[in-house]
Parts: sequence; C-alpha cells; structure tokens
Amino acid sequence: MIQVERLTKRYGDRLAVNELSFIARDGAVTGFVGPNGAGKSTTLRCIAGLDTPDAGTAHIDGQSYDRLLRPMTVLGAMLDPAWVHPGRTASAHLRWICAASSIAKQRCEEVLNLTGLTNVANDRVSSFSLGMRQRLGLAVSLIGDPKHLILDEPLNGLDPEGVRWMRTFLRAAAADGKCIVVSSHLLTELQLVADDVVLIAQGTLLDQAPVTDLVSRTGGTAATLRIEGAAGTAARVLREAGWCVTDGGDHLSVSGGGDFDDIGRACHSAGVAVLELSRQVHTLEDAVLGLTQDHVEYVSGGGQR
Ligand SMILES: Nc1ncnc2c1ncn2[C@@H]1O[C@H](COP(=O)(O)OP(=O)(O)OP(=O)(O)O)[C@@H](O)[C@H]1O
Repeated sequence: MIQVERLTKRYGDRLAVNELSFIARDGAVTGFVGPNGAGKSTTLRCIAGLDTPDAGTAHIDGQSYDRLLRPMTVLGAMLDPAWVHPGRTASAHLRWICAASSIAKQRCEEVLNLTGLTNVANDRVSSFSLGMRQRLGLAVSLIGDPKHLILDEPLNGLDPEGVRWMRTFLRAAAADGKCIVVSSHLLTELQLVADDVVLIAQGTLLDQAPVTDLVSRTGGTAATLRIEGAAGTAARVLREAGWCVTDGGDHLSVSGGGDFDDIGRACHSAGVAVLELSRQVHTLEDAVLGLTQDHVEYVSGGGQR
C-alpha cells in the first residue's frame, strides 16, 4: 500500500503540493490525474525518495523510501525516461543498475525480454525512440522485481501494440497483488486500466474514488434525440420535465439528473415521434474535465491564468 499523508512540497515560493493525502491500495491500479502543473510528478518523486517533502509523509508499506532495507525490491519507479546516458547500450545500463544494487545479472535479460527490448539490447540509447526509452524506463523499474510500482506517464510515446501491452502488463501486476500508481493525461486509456482514481489540482486533492463511481457520480444522464416534426414541441416538453435541452435543428441534446427512459416517455406523452434516441456515454475524461475546470492553470489559447 502507498499512503500519502498531508504531503507538502514547495519550490521557492511555488507551492507544488499542498497537504495532499490519499491511499493507493494493493491489488489495484490507481490512476493519478490532474491538469499540467498539478503536482503529480512532485508527489511521485517524494514517494520514491527523490524529493524531500517540506511536511507530511509518503509511505510504502508503512515506511518512507529511505527507510526501506532493499528499496528496489519494494518499489519500482519510472519517473523520467530521459535520464539514461545516451552513449550507453540498454544492456549496459541495466547491468550497471544490477551491479550498483546487488541484483543478479540474469535479471537484465529477463526485464529486457519482458519489455520487448531484447533485439535492441546492444544498441545505444541515443538511437532509441521515445517509446523505446519508455520501455527501458519500465525495464529499470522492474529490475528488482518490486512489490509495487509508480509510473509517471508510462503511455507517452508507446505505439498501439505498446499501449495494449502496457495495459495487459499493469492488469496482470495488479492481479498479482501489487499496488500500482500511474499518472497519465491519456484518460481514455487510463479508464481501461485503472480501478481507482486520485484527482489533484494545484497540489491538493479534488477527489479519490473507484473510476466507475467517479464517472457515474459526475455524469448524470445525457442523450441525443432525432424527432419527427417540430423540435420546438419536444424541447418544450422535455424542459418542462426538468431536462436541460440544446436544440441542434434536426436533433436535440438532452442532459440532466433524470432517468434515461423518461426522455422517450415525455416525448411519447406529448405525441412527438422519436426516430432516434441514443445515450451519450460519460467518460473519465468528461468527469475529470468537469471537476478540474476551475483549477486549470494553463489554458489553450489563453496563456497562464
Ligand atoms: N524542480 C523544480 N523546481 C521548481 N519548480 C518545480 C520543480 N518541479 C516542479 N515544479 C513546479 O511545481 C509544480 C508542480 O509540478 P509537477 O511537475 O509536479 O506537476 P505535474 O502535475 O506532474 O504536471 P504535468 O502534468 O505538466 O507533468 C509546477 O508549478 C512546477 O512548475
């Protein structure tokens, strides 16, 4: 289990993480999400002992990283795929880490194989694509066969096969009992793999919940309707029934907190023929965008708030 409690980290006068608390449980993938600059990487660095919190704690199985006896067997961390020396080969890089951490050399071949890098093991890292560097970063995080994993943006740069492989890998690792924390902006992908979500903005917790709970709690009901005849009558009837309606000419968009089936019933009782009625699926992306809309620091086209 990874437990962050009232974690606070400042860089000069910048408050990057502000009294943040959450728990990531064993046997589950926890998606760690939030807008740019929310404090995700800083939090992960504090968990991995690469940054020192100004206040609060970040514990892995009840201990801070610097107090773990064999840290690489407890926590694997993939935080910055760019830190590898470009002149080294993947194999040399991994052998160096094994030697420095008293891990058997044969583990290098295992993690190269596991991450699909065997064929390029003797190539210099300078020739690697972003996706290959990501795979190498994951190989490094796995080298101690750790109990738990924290991964910062592991899906960046992966090709579709790599994304699917990562998804399968993370699900299998969670099924194996590991606690896995994954930060990502790729919310559609994250929704496919995460059990829980921790949502932060401006260094503070906005929400923590199972993904399905967060999506259904924030979603309400939304539908698109195509009707026969005057849209005005249908729009009026639906508004009277409490729905929020946008008239799009030949179709209506309907949203609100009511029962999906009541949309068709309201039209039927007003004598409006519904030709098409489709439910709009609410996603993790919708939920996160809705919850963070007042907390985004960097807005496209608008500069910094
Ligand atoms: N080493 C550092 N020195 C100064 N400020 C930093 C440093 N690291 C992070 N920050 C600042 O702390 C805040 C949080 O940054 P952090 O990288 O943790 O956010 P993030 O949620 O990971 O963002 P992103 O999604 O863009 O990667 C930002 O304002 C950032 O500029």
